[in-house]
Order: sequence, then C-alpha cells, then structure tokens
Amino acid sequence: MAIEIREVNKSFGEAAVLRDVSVDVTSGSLTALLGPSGGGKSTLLRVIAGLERPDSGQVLISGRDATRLPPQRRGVGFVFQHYAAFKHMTVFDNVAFGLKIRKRPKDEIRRKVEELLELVHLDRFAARYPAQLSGGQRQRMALARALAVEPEVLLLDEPFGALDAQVRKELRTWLRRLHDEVHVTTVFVTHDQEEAIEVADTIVVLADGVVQQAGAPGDIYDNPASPFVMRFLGPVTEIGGRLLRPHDVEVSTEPGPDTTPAVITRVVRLGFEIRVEFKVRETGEERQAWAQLTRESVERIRAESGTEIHVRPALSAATVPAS
Ligand SMILES: Nc1ncnc2c1ncn2[C@@H]1O[C@H](COP(=O)(O)OP(=O)(O)OP(=O)(O)O)[C@@H](O)[C@H]1O
Repeated sequence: MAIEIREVNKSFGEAAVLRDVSVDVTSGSLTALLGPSGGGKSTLLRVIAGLERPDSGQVLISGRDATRLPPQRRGVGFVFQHYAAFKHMTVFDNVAFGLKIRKRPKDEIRRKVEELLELVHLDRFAARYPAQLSGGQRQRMALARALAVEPEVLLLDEPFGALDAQVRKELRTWLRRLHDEVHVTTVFVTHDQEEAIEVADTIVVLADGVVQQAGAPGDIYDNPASPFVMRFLGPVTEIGGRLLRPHDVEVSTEPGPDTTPAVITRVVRLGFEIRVEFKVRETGEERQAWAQLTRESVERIRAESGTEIHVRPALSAATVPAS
C-alpha cells in the first residue's frame, strides 16, 4: 500500500515542525525517516498514523485521501520505542489481543499467533510474561502484535532505540529479513545513519522540518545533495575546499595534477582499514584532514608520522563544496 505525503505543514504554537514536506513511500517498501533529534521525524510518522492532523497538506494512503481519517480507519500498525506490553498477559495473549477484540474465531487466532511467534522467533516463549523477556524479545513481541491484525502499513518509531548496540544490530538484520518475508509497507524512524543504510530501501533525510534528500541509501551516500546530508550519512574530510569521504582521498608520495601537499601527523590502525591523519597547507592556512587507506597503500607510501605526501580527491569521488 503506497503512502503519499503532499506538502504537509505542521506547527506547534509558533514552531514550524514540518515545512512543505512531500514524501512518496512505495508500496511494499521499507523506508527510513532519518535525521537529527527534533527534526520532525516522529511528528511526520504521527501524521501518517493519524495521531496528528497537519495544518495543511494531504496524506494519501493507497491513492485515497486519508488526511481526515481517524487512526483506526487507516489500516496502520504502530510500534513505539517504549513499547507498553500488557504485563498481566502472556506473550501469546499480547499478540492475540488485536485479533480477540476483532472477535476472530478462536482457531484462527491460535493459528495466526503461532505463525507470528514463529516468524519473530518467539515460539518457545508463548507462555511467558513480558517481564520474563529480554528487551530485544519484547520488541519482537511488539512487532508480532502489530503484524497480527494484518496492517497494510507498519509504522515504527525508533523501534530499537532503547536497546544496547549489539541487540540493535541483531534486530535490524532481523527486521530486514522479516520485511523480505512479509512485504508490508514499512516506515521507521531512526537517528542512526548506519541503521537506515543497512535496513532501508529508501531513506528520507529530515532536518529542521524539511526533507533534505530522499533516495536509495547508496545514492544518498554517494551523491549527497548538501554538506549537511554528506556529514549526516557518514564520515567526511575536507580537501581543497570540498567535502569528500575519507576513503575517496588519493594519497601519493609524488605531486600530480590537482594534488595538495600534506604532512602525516598520525597513523591509526583499525584492522584492515587504516586512518591516516595529515596536515594540509592551503591558501596559507594549515588544516587537519584524514584518509582511510588500505594496508597495501599505507605500505606503498611508507606512511608514518612526518611523511610528506600529496593528496587529492579520487577521480570517482563524489564531493560537495565545504560551505
Ligand atoms: N505535541 C507537541 N507540542 C509541542 N511541540 C512538539 C510536540 N511534538 C513535538 N514537538 C516539537 O516538535 C519538534 C520536532 O519533534 P519530533 O519529535 O517530530 O522530532 P524527531 O525528529 O522525531 O526528534 P527525536 O529524534 O528527538 O524524537 C521538536 O522541537 C519538539 O519539541
């Protein structure tokens, strides 16, 4: 089910939180709303859900104007960061809840819940209570509960936000796989660019209430529309007044066309990749920059502190003006 957000504006008092936001979410896709804190991600998700009414603009779900529909008539399921499970109910009953209030036949409920618990790898935990689950298991239960009523759209607000880094990583891989199995149109909010790049088909970068860029993760990473997006999506360094990815810096011991002289200040070995920090002298000023190199290239140029080098953006590098 496709979602179209058309020129949505939303203010709280004087503060404009969404400004002319237009986003297309393709049917069956997994879309990340990515951006810094306070950028408007949750508000946009709540507008899609029907929990906030936009001041102007439209939300179309499957081509139908849903702007004024109440949440329960939009066919959307939600999972929020601090998911409130029913503590007095077992995992099975938590997942069955939405089906019970819809008065589905008992047999159907059992079949459905068992199938979902298997899908989220909680089949062995059906009889437990939420307090007896780990944080990651509880989030998976929340997803199973949201999926139980077969929503056409699944909205996840920082679904793994409260969990530690290791569990987050496991759950993102798992979410991707789950999505590949069930194909429900999913929109999730995250401020973690790695999470967005790894999981999503499409990333919408939202900051200051404005869509800064939208596209496939690879496109946004390689062709950022602005210095802001470039910095937000990954590491950057600056050479010759341009921002580029540190793995796109070419380092040589000889000067060449368009190279800038530099002196290595530090070599940091992080496994296969090596971070080479250097001082560049440009227009009479000294600045720090760095390159991410492989072991081979570091050996080739005999990089160590004090080595004189010449740097330039690789020919294939995507760069944006630094300011
Ligand atoms: N109900 C509300 N009343 C007043 N201001 C609000 C309300 N909801 C959100 N805001 C403000 O709107 C702005 C955007 O908030 P929102 O939660 O959408 O951002 P976000 O990008 O999701 O941030 P975070 O990652 O911190 O959750 C913030 O400045 C916030 O304080």
